[in-house]
Amino acid sequence: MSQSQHNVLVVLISGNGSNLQALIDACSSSALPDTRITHVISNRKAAYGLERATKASIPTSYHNLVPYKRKHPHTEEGTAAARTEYDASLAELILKLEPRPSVIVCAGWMHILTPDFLNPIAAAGIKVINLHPALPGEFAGAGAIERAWEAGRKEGLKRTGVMIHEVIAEVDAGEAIVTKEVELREGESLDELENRIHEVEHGLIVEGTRITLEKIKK
Ligand SMILES: Nc1nc2c(c(=O)[nH]1)N[C@@H](CN(C=O)c1ccc(C(=O)N[C@@H](CCC(=O)O)C(=O)O)cc1)CN2
Ligand SMILES: NCC(=O)N[C@@H]1O[C@H](COP(=O)([O-])[O-])[C@@H](O)[C@H]1O
Repeated sequence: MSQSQHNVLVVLISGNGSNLQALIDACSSSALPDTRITHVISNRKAAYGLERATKASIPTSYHNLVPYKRKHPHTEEGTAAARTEYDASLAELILKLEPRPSVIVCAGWMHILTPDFLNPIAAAGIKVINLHPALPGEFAGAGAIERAWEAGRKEGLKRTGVMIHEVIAEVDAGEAIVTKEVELREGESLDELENRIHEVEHGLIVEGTRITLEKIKK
């Protein structure tokens, strides 16, 4: 199959990149056939996921918010202006890539994307999906695993979960593509729960990406 016939992904990361690794591995297997990751972007320089991408010969970019914040006063308006410029610049970076991606996967991407990113990307017909370690309508935002663990200990919550969802302006509120429940176990440590959830994530991010690619082809 020629390169131009492949499904093209761009992956956004901020950290270890274990979910990126799951996608890299899946592209080399029947799990994500005819699919390749053409670029990995991190908002954190020290993200180990950048090393994972380089080891897999995938081009990377480091796109950091600080230089944009330095150009504006440290006020609410200044921060908003910096985020607008940062997000617009991120969209520009992706839209210049050749070939363009059909899907952008947020895989531990710890930056809230504004319409200054989402609108130009949607206008180009590119889907944005996100991995979130919670079920629809629960524990939106950062720190979801710990918040679910606390709810298990203090409120008797019996289960949490993982979802892959479409990214909209409202954080973690986009339509769920695929979800999987994860039981909460009495007396389990946060680390043990995190490890079980990460295992679920590594499978679900591949399944959610595959489903999204299949939807685009229909
Ligand atoms: N517009 C959207 N942007 C993002 C979504 C989304 O659904 N809509 N999902 C997130 C990922 N995410 C949870 O899944 C998430 C990541 C980060 C944060 C957050 O509070 N970030 C802070 C900065 C935190 C940091 O830098 O350590 C922020 O952006 O101010 C909330 C939710 C990806 N983006
Ligand atoms: N709100 C999004 C969120 O909290 N994502 C979390 O970031 C981690 C990234 O791990 P990784 O860098 O090893 O893929 C994931 O495990 C996921 O729980």
